[in-house]
Amino acid sequence: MTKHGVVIGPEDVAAARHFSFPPPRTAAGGESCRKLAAQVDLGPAVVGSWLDSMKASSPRHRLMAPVPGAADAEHDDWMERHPSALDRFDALAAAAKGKQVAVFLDYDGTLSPIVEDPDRAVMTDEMRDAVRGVAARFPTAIVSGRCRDKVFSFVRLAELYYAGSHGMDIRGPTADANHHHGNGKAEAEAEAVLCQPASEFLPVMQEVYAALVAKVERAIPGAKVEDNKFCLSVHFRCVEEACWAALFEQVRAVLRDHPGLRLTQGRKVLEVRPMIRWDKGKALEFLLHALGFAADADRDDVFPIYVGDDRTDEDAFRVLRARGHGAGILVSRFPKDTSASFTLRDPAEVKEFLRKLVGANDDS
Ligand SMILES: O=P(O)(O)OC[C@H]1O[C@H](O[C@H]2O[C@H](CO)[C@@H](O)[C@H](O)[C@H]2O)[C@H](O)[C@@H](O)[C@@H]1O
Repeated sequence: MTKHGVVIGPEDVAAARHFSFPPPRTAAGGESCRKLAAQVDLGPAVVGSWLDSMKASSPRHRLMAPVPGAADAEHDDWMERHPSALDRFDALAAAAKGKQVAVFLDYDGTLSPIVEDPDRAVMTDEMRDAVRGVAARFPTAIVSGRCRDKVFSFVRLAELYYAGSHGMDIRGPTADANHHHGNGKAEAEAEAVLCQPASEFLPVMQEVYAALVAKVERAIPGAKVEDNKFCLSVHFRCVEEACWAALFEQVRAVLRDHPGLRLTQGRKVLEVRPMIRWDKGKALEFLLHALGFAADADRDDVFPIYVGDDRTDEDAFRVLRARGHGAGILVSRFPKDTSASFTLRDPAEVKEFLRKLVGANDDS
């Protein structure tokens, strides 16, 4: 059994739901949100800082520069510190030469563009081909906040490793499991699960999911609660900004009864997670270990490449930075604080990068 707040290492190893989306927006949304907000009493400073952060998440447009040209200068400076992985591809390939490359890919915003309806964030066939090509040459994993089954239903490549629920549900390639039938298949499936450090939280996550659907999804127009098994996503991309404070406060009100859970934030989404020391960085270390590339910082014959677009991917970028080898690649066209070394602008550039990786391997 795992315990709250305990570091869980590899030695502790032990369905997506579908919704109608988006719910109709009502003209009375703002008024009902104010009433909801009045029912919970949070300090204005707490709400204010979360709201600022919610507003800053997932900018669609470059913010207006206070001084003409300042935004360009800021962007140029950022690009100098985090150059394009395409522009620097040759240097990157030279650094990886002779080493075992392993590839880790986030899903939303990395392999598929951000869209309003999370159930429609499909991956193109071209991107699937690019990922398939990479996986045929290097150990490859998808590391996602999504529940593992859901992300698998989008990617549909059995030869990959999948780390769903922000790394709290890790499974190895299932190509062999698919050849089993009956009980043998169930056993093979069970064997393929490598790590579920938050399994004891499953009942509480289901309870909180039901509460969030009742108090947030049904109460706030446009809100959507997604069951990601070991974590829950409360989407506010389709919620009017006037209702964001009410949404946040309702989420906090639900969490007040569950001190073992914590709240984090992604792109126009609040995420409820078990309070354990496990994140995409730990998942990356676990996978490196499972692949036989011990997560030993001295080991420099392995070259992990991690590509992601979200705050949650920063934990993995930090692991790579601390190891001092490999490459963290942030997908963003806007300057952001990041521990990644390189950048790519969008999923189209990610696809180009993956294809180049395949080409470079075949040429060498
Ligand atoms: O770790 P990831 O694979 O990037 O998953 C993080 C969250 O991604 C999804 O939400 C985001 O993408 C949606 C579809 O483009 C978008 O509508 C939403 O606003 C984004 O936050 C997913 O739905 C979440 O469950 C994941 O946690």
